Amino acid sequence: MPGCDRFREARMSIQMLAPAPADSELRPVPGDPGLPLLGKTLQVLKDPLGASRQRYDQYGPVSWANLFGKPTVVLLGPDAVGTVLANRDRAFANGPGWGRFLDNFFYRGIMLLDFEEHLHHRRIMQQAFTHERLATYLRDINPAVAVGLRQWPARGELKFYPAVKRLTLDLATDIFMGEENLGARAEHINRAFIGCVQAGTSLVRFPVPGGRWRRGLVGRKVLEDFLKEYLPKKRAGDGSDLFTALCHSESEDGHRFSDDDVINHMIFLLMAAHDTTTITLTTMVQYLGQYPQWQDRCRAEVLALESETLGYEDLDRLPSVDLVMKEALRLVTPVPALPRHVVKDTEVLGHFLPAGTEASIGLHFTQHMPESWPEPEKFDPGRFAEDRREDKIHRYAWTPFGGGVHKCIGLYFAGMQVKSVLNQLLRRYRWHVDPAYVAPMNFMALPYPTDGLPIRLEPLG
Ligand code: HEM
Repeated sequence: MPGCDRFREARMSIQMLAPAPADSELRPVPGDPGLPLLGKTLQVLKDPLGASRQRYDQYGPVSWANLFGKPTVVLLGPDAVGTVLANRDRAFANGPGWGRFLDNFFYRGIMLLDFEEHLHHRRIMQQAFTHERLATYLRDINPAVAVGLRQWPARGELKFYPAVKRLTLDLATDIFMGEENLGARAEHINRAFIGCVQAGTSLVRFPVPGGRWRRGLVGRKVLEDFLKEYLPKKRAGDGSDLFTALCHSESEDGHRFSDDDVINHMIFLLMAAHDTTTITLTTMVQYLGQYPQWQDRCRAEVLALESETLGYEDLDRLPSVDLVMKEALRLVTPVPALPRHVVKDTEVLGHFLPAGTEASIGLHFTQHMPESWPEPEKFDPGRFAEDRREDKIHRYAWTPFGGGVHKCIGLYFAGMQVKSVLNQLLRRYRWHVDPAYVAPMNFMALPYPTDGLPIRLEPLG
């Protein structure tokens, strides 16, 4: 029977990552390395959900494969995800985990710091994300969104993804840099920044002329020089931008960022904020275009607000937009997996993970498991409504912003930006997406639709 043969073959190819200590009751991590050199990397990049499903069915929540050139333990499902994110025995480190992909370009960004040092920086950075600060950012975001949307056509076809990517990039430079009139330099800075982001997931990881890696290194230098030039002015000023906020942030115990810290954090924050928000808006707009009843619900909410300009207090008055955002973050998880490095022997769900191993926390798969989510591929924002709360099945079933000490510091900022854009889009347009459309997603870096998400705009009012 061919099915049985396949099963036998699969069992024969199982290898254990490392023997568990003899005096423990732990089990080794099962898995298989995959192809020589490439391991399972291409399979995972091509079809992350399918590859994870196969892995989970074959090995369960904790297994290993060669990924991006190293043996990597893959953690799937809310229990495994929760154990690593909570990191109770401090065995999982971010710096060497993310560092493999980002260190050359996002050196000493807060997400790449660990333990005491991370906590120290986080306490200072938190002061740039207080309610007062967020409210001032929102005041600047609204007019910047209006300026961006004025460049969009009044009606007809639009590729939404590149258009909103441009918009969020301009927003980032405005809100992060402040009122500086960068003129032609803005384009140069944006290109440098895009170079850094794309280099992080380059498969060729050395500076070939004209290659992505090299563009990333050049981009990093351009950004550093640019920020250094503005730093004295930002230290001395009292602007409402994030750059100024980082210059002045002070933890409760009186610590501030050094000049190098401010620059490293600025470059990292630009990256952390940009593509994540872009893909969230893209997913929301796709489904709102395919489900007009949800688009109408969201529009009715924004039209019921007192003012056309979204105020900070309005953020809690858009419950349908919240539901749609949660469902979009579930369906297309902007950061599908989080890398970690095991810094000391530890265990996850009874499996032994030796120090020195790489780990990958599967957020995207966990948010698509039929074991937790009824009809997981269906767009159904109501699953997050109070009377259903499907996410409550497990604390770590829905974790698009991560969890534990590294949980996204910008989650409210992201919500604000998403709502500011949607508030204005819903007032200006009705848009349509073919109900049968399935986005052709690329997962090489952060996920995005390769066709740019074509939508049809119809003016309102
Ligand atoms: C929908 C949008 C966003 C998503 C889905 C998202 C997702 C995430 C995730 C999953 C992490 C955890 C990484 C880890 O544990 O390894 C994270 C961390 C982080 N995010 Fe976000 N993010 C978003 C928007 C933003 C924005 C707008 C900002 C800043 C304005 C931001 C700043 C950060 C920072 C600084 C960290 C690192 C925190 C730390 O290590 O202490 N993010 N984000």
